[in-house]
Amino acid sequence: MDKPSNLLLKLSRRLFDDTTEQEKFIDALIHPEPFYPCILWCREKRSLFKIEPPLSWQPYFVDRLSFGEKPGQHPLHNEGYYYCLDFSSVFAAMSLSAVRSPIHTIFDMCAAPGGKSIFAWKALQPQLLVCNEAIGKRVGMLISNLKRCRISPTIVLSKDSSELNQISSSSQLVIVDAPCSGQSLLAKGGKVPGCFHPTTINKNANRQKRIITNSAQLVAPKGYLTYMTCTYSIEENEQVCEWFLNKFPQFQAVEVPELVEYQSHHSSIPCYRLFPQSKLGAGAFTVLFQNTEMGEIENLDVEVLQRVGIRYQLGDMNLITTKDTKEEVLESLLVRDDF
Ligand SMILES: C[S@@+](CC[C@H](N)C(=O)[O-])C[C@H]1O[C@@H](n2cnc3c(N)ncnc32)[C@H](O)[C@@H]1O
Repeated sequence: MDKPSNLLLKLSRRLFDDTTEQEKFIDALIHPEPFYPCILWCREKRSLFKIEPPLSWQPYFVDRLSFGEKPGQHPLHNEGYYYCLDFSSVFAAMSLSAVRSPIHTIFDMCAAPGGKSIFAWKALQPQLLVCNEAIGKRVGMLISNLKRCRISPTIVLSKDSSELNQISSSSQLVIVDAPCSGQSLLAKGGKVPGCFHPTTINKNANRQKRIITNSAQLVAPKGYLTYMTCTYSIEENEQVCEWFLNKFPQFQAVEVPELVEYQSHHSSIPCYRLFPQSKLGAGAFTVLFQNTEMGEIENLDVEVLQRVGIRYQLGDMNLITTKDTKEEVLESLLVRDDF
């Protein structure tokens, strides 16, 4: 792309008051440049690659690698030592750094290929991770990644979010990494026809509202819901959050201290954006909500999951109990303190 479309110009003016920032944003999309490769260590870290200095908020289990490193080709990749993901995904998943309760069950509503699930599993060490992927043909790669990285105990489902209402409000964390118009793919050199068109954006925003509504039903009392996208449009990000808080007043947005410098200027609620001109990643939006309702946490009944239709299961399901036994607060779990 050599010239920005009128729709892209319009979006840049809505996103940034400052003309220099508008130009930098447009330039990042029409002249994409590579971002550092990034890996998430699922097992103990090894010195295999040349790495870039970590950012202050970068989790200890994430490395940004120098240009030229090809982690996907190393034999330890096949052995599941690490998972390759975009740094934008790390940014989005950092909303989990503000999760303060012990987490028994994590439910990832839009899980394939698995990056946020694996991040959450590593960061929060739940007793059960349930990964759902609505699109059948994407389930294979999700299972293959979970298997390769030995993420356990895990259950994989493949249902539309509307079919999960038999499951009680039993997850302390629900992740909604929503399908979106995918505008940030342009910053990675991809082609996404129509991604700035209002029809595309509205269609996605409506789907996001439907998915987040169905997901809210699964959140346990005092539990969390994180919402994220890899797109820039305000309708799919801040406006979905504002709509959600209006519809579900029992939820409140939680501040994420690690991301405070990335606060979105398009909402007064704490929500965070990474833009491609930062050179860190193609772009992401993230927010963390907490359910303020009190009450008993219902058991996530594995038999209900079986009725829904388990596609894959790894690990000892006997480990799954109703009671939270972890006393410790997960303070500073994510951010390394050794540099
Ligand atoms: C942004 S991607 C998720 C990426 C994943 N969380 C990760 O970190 O690897 C969004 C996912 O939502 C799925 N999806 C598409 N339509 C959906 C729907 N109606 N309900 C739920 N998920 C849907 C897509 O197939 C895609 O896998």
